Amino acid sequence: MSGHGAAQPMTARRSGPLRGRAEIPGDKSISHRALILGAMAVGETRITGLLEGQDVLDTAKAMRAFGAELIQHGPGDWSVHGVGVGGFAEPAEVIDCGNSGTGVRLIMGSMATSPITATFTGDASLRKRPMGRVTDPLALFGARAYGRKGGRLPMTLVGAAEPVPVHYTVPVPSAQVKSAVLLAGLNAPGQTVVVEREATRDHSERMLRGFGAELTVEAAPEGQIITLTGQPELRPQTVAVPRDPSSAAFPVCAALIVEGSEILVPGVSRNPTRDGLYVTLLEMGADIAFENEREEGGEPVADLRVRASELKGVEVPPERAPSMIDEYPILSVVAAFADGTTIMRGVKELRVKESDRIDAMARGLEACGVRIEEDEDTLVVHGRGSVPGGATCATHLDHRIAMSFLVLGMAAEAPVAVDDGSPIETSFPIFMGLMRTLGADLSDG
Ligand SMILES: O=C(O)C1=C[C@@H](OP(=O)(O)O)[C@@H](O)[C@H](O)C1
Ligand SMILES: C=C(OP(=O)(O)O)C(=O)O
Repeated sequence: MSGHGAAQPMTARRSGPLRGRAEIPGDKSISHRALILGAMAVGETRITGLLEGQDVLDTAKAMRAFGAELIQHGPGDWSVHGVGVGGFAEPAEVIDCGNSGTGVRLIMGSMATSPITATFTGDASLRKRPMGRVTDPLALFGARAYGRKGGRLPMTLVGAAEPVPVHYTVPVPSAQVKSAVLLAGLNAPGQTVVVEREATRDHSERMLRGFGAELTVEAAPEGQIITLTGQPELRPQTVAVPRDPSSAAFPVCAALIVEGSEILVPGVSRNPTRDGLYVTLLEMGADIAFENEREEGGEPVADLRVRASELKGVEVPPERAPSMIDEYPILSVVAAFADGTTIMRGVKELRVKESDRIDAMARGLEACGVRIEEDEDTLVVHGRGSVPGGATCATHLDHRIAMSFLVLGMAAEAPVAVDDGSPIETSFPIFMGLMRTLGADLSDG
């Protein structure tokens, strides 16, 4: 769990050129899914490259509470002995998902169609986030949720004893909602159909097929139609988790704005449902070469060679948001160092992440001397090629806000501090060490 210990202030100072190789840990989204599907398969799933960030460790603990056996053989190397679809045991303890929206929402989906009851909670950030977006569709399967006002954690979910399959159109672009419905559909007889108006990350679909579920995706005028046949016997798999493009974004963006930098970031996913940041950076004039394109762990990947670049402001279209939803905080930092205005539209989902990310970035950027404008669904950053810095930014238990402002400090004129860097542990535990080996001037305190 994060957010329960003492706050850890951290400071970034203007850094020399960043140089070297940045080996990024495993993808967080894929790591959660590998543990959950491993727990729902019959037999041993072997996972390599698992992200051992706190979010994923909390999901591992939850899978044990539901009866799966998990063994860690070495760093990132895990076995999950699953109990089969419908085989979850009733947990004897409250499931604490820490800081992780993905963890809690996917786990709720995975248990909602079993005749068991579980109570979920999380840290102060997760307890503010809306759960109705998953418990509404889970109710259609026959599950019942009892939570705090506004559908907040702590919340008890009573799984459906006689689940029925569901036809559901996801009302907000959300891979978590889509995935929760698909995972619930696993233990409902017949076909569960999810309609997605805007495509979101497709790791669940890829992995469900990999584990042997029957799943089809069809393009239709109303969006994509995903059809899952319920009650399969999932076959255990060997999952090689690819590196996380959302974590890679931090060294990549740091190298773009710290003068004289050149780094190599191997094996970054080029999955089109995750690569919106990279498309945007190229439009801004970023010098990024995609070398050695290949497939790893079922995902298209490339080695990224990134050199410091003169960047210009751009308009990021709303339809790109799902493919870069977690990357807007770091993009807004890069935009502050670009020449001209960057307009990010269609970003209101950022308001319900670990923090209200539009507000957190807007306040911190202003404190660092950057002019911004915002409304409910838009963030505008007026870039002037350089940033004064010299502020302490509040991170609100949000790892991406913490890392974004530390990257800003590496290129700003005066040092930039964050009030609490401890949430970085949730998704990118080696961030500080890795950035230092590249040449970043980062200190604790
Ligand atoms: O499915 C996932 O693994 C995720 C989906 C996204 O959330 P939403 O589904 O809320 O957009 C993203 O922000 C999160 O970091 C991971
Ligand atoms: C939004 C994020 O994660 P989650 O929703 O899983 O807490 C994120 O990692 O940026």
